[in-house]
Amino acid sequence: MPDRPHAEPLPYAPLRLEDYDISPTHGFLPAEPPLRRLPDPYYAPWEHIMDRFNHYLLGHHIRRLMPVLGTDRLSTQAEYRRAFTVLSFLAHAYVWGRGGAAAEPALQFLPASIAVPWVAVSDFLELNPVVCCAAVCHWNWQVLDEDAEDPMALDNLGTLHTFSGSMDESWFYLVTTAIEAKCARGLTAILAATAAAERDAIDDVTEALGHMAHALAEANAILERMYERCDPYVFYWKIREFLAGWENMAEAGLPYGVLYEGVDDIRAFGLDSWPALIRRFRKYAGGSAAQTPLLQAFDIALGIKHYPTGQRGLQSTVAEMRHRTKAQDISEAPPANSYLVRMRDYMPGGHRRFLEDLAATCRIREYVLLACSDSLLHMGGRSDPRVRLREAYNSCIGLMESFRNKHMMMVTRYIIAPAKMGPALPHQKCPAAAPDASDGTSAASAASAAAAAAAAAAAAMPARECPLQGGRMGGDSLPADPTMYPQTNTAAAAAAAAAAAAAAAHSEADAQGKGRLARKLGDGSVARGTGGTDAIQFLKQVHSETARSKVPRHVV
Ligand code: HEM
Repeated sequence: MPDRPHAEPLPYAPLRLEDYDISPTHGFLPAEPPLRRLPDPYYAPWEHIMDRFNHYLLGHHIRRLMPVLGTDRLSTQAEYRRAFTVLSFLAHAYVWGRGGAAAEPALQFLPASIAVPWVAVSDFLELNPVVCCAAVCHWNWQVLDEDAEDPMALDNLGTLHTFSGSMDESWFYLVTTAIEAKCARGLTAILAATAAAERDAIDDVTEALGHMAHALAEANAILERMYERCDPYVFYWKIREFLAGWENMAEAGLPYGVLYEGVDDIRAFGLDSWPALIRRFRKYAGGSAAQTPLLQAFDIALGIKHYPTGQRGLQSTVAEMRHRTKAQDISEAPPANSYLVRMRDYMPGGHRRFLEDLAATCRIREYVLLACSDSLLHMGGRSDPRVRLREAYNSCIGLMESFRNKHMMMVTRYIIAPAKMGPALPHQKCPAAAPDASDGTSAASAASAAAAAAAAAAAAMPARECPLQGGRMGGDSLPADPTMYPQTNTAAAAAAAAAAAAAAAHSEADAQGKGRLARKLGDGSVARGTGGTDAIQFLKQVHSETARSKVPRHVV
């Protein structure tokens, strides 16, 4: 092993995926398909609602049909996961599934019948009681043809539940599910590369990096398929709202978050102690694929560091590692991106611990940097194992960069563009995807490039078909029809919210509840992810930190 920048090598013990509830074949998905129902008939009332979930949501029944059930009859991990998914759907339908014609605002009080079992199940699984990637993507799938050559291929998967009942929503979840399944071998490769680096087995590190690259290439290919079956209009106006959490949601009618009745005792509070009561409201970010441990595992494995948003941090080069060694500040961990760290609270406990333990044991990037350091050895041609090592490592970085580039364009098309266009628009045509700018030179402006490409595609479309040309067919030129999609009709929604605010007892909360997560954004407004980030600023930084992690030809 090349010299470490640390005075003493850290003790190394190989990690085993099974110890973290990770499957060698399915990665962060369970190895067996998730339960379709809870076996104990005691839970029939929940399952009965789930059998007719979309009908009940459509008919505004979810707010009325809530039995109170305990969790002591759940026994296996699979049952707890099923319960978590069921309760997540019920809870978010309850809070966001407004009564007829946008007449009701989001609800700030979650009844004990949902809150009590949901918190108990969440405690067991060690994650926050709010919808998350695990609930809708990891524990919400089925295999269509079990004899298929690749049972976990995207086209062979179905969802168990959706909020909207649309194929678009199923596809949105299943793209993530299929990526998780395909990358399972990448996790095994990460552990193999880590162990090989410890043994100083350079060819084995290179080979394992090759397997990691293979997994990442598959993830890239699957990600691109999002456009096939998920319409940006449907995503933005029909699906996304249900995935919202209750943090930074004042504009959507939840200024304090949500109060979990029966869990966070409110009996002691009268109306005169409203300030004390609102401190008991819970605030959680909404569901986002940022909650998958997968990308964080690859970041850790490759030593890609993410710094607080708005800060440009050091990516360790050999010189920097040495400088920091001299400065004796290596024990001080660099500041991390707090959003990404916080997203770990939305992952099951085992997966979160895997990331922590991987970070404590994985030294692949250091190994590559030190092996390729000029001061140690002069790099030869392709026959030089260090050249192949660097290439294999950089190819992984390039694929991570490409994934983030594609993802950023996706966010532009699925969030930024619909938010700018407004709801009263036809959604038959999407602008062509912008080319992948992952060569590292134009990546930093990927989002604006995507927006420009979208605008160019829009300009080329006939006026009547073009959803992007606001002057002719755009949101501003079409009067909003209050009878159509009242949930997302800004005029109707604003009127309904104003009426609700006037009628409500807690005037401050309701006065702010005039907007929606899905709404048209004016110029200069920031588009936020369901996780609450300033989406593009955050994603641009994460992308450029990835691009900067490549190991240059001459390491000094
Ligand atoms: C229509 C598709 C998608 C949209 C609109 C979207 C949107 C977003 C947004 C807005 C963020 C910023 C964090 C937040 O506030 O939520 C984010 C982060 C993230 N998303 Fe997505 N996402 C999509 C699909 C996916 C898929 C399929 C994956 C893959 C598993 C994924 C993985 C991630 C990751 C890992 C992050 C954290 C940032 C990073 O590590 O690069 N997303 N996404």
